[in-house]
Amino acid sequence: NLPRKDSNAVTMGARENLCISGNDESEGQEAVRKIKEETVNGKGTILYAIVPTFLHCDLASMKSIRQFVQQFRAKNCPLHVLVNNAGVMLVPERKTEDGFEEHFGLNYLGHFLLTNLLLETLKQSGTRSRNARVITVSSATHYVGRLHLNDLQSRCSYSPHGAYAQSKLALVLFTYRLQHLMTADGSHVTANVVDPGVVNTELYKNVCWATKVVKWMTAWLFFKTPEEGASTSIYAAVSPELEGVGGIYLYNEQRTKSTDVSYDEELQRRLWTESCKMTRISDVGSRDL
Ligand SMILES: NC(=O)c1ccc[n+]([C@@H]2O[C@H](COP(=O)([O-])OP(=O)(O)OC[C@H]3O[C@@H](n4cnc5c(N)ncnc54)[C@H](O)[C@@H]3O)[C@@H](O)[C@H]2O)c1
Repeated sequence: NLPRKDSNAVTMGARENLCISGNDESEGQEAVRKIKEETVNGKGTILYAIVPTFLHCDLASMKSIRQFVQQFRAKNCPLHVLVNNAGVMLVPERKTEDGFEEHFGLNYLGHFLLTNLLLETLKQSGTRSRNARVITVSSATHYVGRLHLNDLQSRCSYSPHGAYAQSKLALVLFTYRLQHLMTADGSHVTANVVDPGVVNTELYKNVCWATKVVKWMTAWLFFKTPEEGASTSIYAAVSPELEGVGGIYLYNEQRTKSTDVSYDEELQRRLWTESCKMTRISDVGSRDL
């Protein structure tokens, strides 16, 4: 539910900027067009003071992530909510531009680097009464995930399911570590992780044909629509109940327990340190080693 603004408020400058980013320019511009359409009525009156823009960012490329952050920072906008949503599932064994296994590199390391590069902006934007929020989209698949700290790139043995599950478990560990660091730092930034449920989207384009047939026949019954799938992320991003609340896993807008191993603080710390090395950033958490 977007806050409805009257047109005076809009002309007075009470606008919220919404930056949509992704590696698919046409998909992003289409999202911008739809949001503009929904925020303006038939007479051209602005109903919601949202200004959407699209900025290119390929999460499978550290160079692209760095360029995106530079462009974003150049706008001099505050950043109150960052939603780490992008993902791929069950892709064949292949590497990102930087040589990382694609699930781990894109789903996890891409968001790890993006969040870290935006951390100063988030810290500057959050206040005691309005914390900046980092929302990261994981999956119930993380419950079957195993983190192979000695083989994060799945070089020893590759399975698309295993690689996807590992990337989603890494995102949960990352969120809890980030919250720990933000609390230790006294920053007004919270980090939460979300499971959207089973949603009828393009994510399933790499599943086998038999699964595609089953999905096609049962999606109307068992799958959420993309709008329903987005609801927990939106809840985490804007709900007043979650003001100042961080380090939780949410499913169906409810606080839920993630897998036991995700609460292992030593594992969270080791993954963070390893991720800093892989993305070549300084380890903000190294002080409490
Ligand atoms: N659909 C489900 O049932 C389900 C279940 C659990 C978790 N999830 C998670 O929800 C999130 C959204 O997935 P979805 O279901 O909407 O799938 P989707 O395929 O419709 O959306 C994935 C998005 O990621 C973007 N993306 C892919 N590669 C990218 C790259 N290199 N750089 C930048 N952006 C890139 C795509 O453009 C797309 O917008 C994912 O993280 C996924 O793992 C989905």
